Amino acid sequence: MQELASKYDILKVIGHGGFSAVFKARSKEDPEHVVALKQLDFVLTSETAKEYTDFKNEVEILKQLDHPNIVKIYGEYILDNKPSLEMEFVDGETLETLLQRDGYFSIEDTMDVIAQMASALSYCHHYYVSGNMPQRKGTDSVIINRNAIIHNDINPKNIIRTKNEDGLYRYVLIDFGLSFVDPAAVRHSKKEDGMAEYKAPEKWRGALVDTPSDIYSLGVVIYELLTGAVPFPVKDYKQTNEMAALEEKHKAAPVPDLCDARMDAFREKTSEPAEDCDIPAWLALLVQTCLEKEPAKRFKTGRELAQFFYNGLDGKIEITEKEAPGSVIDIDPTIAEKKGASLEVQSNILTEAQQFFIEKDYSTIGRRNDLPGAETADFSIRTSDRFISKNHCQIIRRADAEGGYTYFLQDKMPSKNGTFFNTDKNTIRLSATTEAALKEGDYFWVGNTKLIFHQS
Ligand SMILES: Nc1ncnc2c1ncn2[C@@H]1O[C@H](COP(=O)(O)OP(=O)(O)OP(=O)(O)O)[C@@H](O)[C@H]1O
Repeated sequence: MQELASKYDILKVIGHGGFSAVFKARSKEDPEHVVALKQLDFVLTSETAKEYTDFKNEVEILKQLDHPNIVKIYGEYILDNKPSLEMEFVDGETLETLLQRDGYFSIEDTMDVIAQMASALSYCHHYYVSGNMPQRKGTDSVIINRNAIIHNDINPKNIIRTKNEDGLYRYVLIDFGLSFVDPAAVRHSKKEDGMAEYKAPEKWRGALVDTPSDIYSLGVVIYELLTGAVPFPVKDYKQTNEMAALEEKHKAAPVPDLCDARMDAFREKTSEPAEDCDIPAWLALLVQTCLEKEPAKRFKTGRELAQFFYNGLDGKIEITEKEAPGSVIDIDPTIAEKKGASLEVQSNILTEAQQFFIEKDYSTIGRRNDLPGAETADFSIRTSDRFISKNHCQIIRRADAEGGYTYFLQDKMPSKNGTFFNTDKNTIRLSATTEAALKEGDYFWVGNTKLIFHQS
């Protein structure tokens, strides 16, 4: 037991919440040693209380962690009869502050956060904890499970952005959900409610918390970075009906469309119409996978998340086909009577199977947009594939000498993501001026969607 004032000079009060105060402090022994000091608002009556010994054991483990994206824990003391953590002082702003200021993040900045947080979680989810450490059960706060370390409290308040000497941003995960900070007595308190929007379905269900619970919470943070709002927001934590609704949503409701939410945020911020959603399909799939209700369907650890992320960046994520290639759903009841050239859309998880008959000299092709007043292509494809523009390419029909027609494919203007003719997607794109003559069986890619041309 020591006096805080005998060990440190307080330079600044960084924050004072319901559970703790955080100070920027300088060690009296070593003035070079500037730290963040977190002092829990809990007066210890005994140094041998089980909660406190568990806390001490957990801090012992956290002290061993050494990763640039995880706050370095230096030690644990009892100062002024209160448990206190001495740690690296991270000079920067939390994601919460940045979101409040900027609304939402660019794709590049979001990817930077994902890469760094996936790395941090990969490290602690695969950290081998040896020895006889506390293994917890149920929904209780838990940082150690099956020899993995779980953060257990990922939210935008607990990620600080700082700048390295090289000018690059470093994101640092702080505030592991230590057992002592969340004893039964303070559950359902402000702290618990504050993280409810980030809380994984299995936590609501009272099931075992494990590494995928961190993945879910990080998924909520990524969703918020991309759209400026969590998928299931709460206005008033004190309203039990709101909390019950929130629980139901986390457990069962579909996640609101990420791209729609981003475009709403864009419109709100700029008062301009959002042209196209800029979230790559693989990134949308990454967020969707993080936010799966069943932990087994999520990335299991930070490492799996990182692997998917880098595969996505390298263009290696194939959007898998939902149905056998070539299956066509006829939605137009008159379709059987129609004749002439047509386009067949092959279904995949983003796009429905569809068929379109070419009945005009110029038929534009693009992504369907149901927003009022939105420009509609002649063939507006039902898809959530954001790599397809609303006005992507067109088919030109020209009368030939025999009284029939020949057909040509042309990219539009050029389109943002290109049209790829008789080739693998994302290989050789059509130039805007090329008119590619079409014959039966020719195919082309718009985004992740394959269209096949049929002469009759
Ligand atoms: N190592 C650190 N370096 C710099 N600032 C920190 C550090 N740890 C915490 N802070 C900042 O101190 C403030 C208070 O932190 P604390 O973790 O107590 O916040 P909280 O989440 O509101 O509290 P609680 O622990 O009750 O959840 C926050 O602004 C946080 O960003």
